[in-house]
Amino acid sequence: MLRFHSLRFSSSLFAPPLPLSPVSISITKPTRLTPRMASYSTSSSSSKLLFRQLFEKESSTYTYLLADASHPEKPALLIDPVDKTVDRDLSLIQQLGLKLVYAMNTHVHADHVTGTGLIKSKVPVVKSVISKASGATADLHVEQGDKVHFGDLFLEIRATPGHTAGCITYVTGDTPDQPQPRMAFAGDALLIRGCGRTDFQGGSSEQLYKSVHSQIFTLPKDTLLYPAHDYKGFTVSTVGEELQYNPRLTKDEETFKNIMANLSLSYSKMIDIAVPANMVCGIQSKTS
Ligand SMILES: N[C@@H](CCC(=O)N[C@@H](CSS)C(=O)NCC(=O)O)C(=O)O
Ligand SMILES: [Fe+2]
Repeated sequence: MLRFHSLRFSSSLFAPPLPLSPVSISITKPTRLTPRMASYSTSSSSSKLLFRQLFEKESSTYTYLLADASHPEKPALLIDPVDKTVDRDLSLIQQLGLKLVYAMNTHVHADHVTGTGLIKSKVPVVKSVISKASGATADLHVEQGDKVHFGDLFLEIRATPGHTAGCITYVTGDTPDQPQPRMAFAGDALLIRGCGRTDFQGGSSEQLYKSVHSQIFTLPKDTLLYPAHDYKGFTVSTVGEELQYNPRLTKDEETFKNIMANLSLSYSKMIDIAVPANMVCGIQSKTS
């Protein structure tokens, strides 16, 4: 049985090599799947996902905490942390006895500053993760098909550009020993009964339509959909629900493009501060 209990980086993208850690975390490229697949039947059958959905009310942002609670070291990751709620999130992680290993972003946010930089200042072992296509600085860059492992669990990367050019969706593993039903963290690509705007940051309604239909709507219908924002009080949806009820993405492509061209949303208040900060994964100075 093959088990991975050290950081492994299978691409030169991840230079320079990081120091070995006793925690079972890694990122693998699609071409490196075979050894891990050999261990599916036995390595992870006792893995247990710990999951929390957290909210930042000023920007209506969801942050997600995931951990392998069955692993002795309880490796954990945060998706889309916000600078304003870093202390709350780190305190929760400490109370739950987790070891935070990754602070990941779905994209370069325009409406708030990511908490990634502050987290790294406070917990230096944490590695920031964002897509290569985002053009942002981070410890690790991922792309379509990569897998981010934490303990015996993993998230698969699906490229879902359109809201921004570098948007990605993180999807829980597709093997029987991974959490079922699957969970998709879609950032702003797909919101509950909506989707991310496409009028700035290299947005493209044509690209977003293709991304959602090819990368998200092809997931099993019971896949749980967790967005980066909600402005109406929703917390979670499913692929099946959005396939049936999403008022934008159930339309044909021309109608969708027309809807997106006429949203008339106000310019994001924070964009001039948030985008430059998020291009370097947030505030990097040591604060404590
Ligand atoms: N009023 C807020 C921004 C609201 C907004 O534009 N949200 C974005 C996601 S954050 S980049 C969006 O894509 N919304 C789509 C929609 O249909 O609401 C601010 O000033 O920042
Ligand atoms: Fe966004």
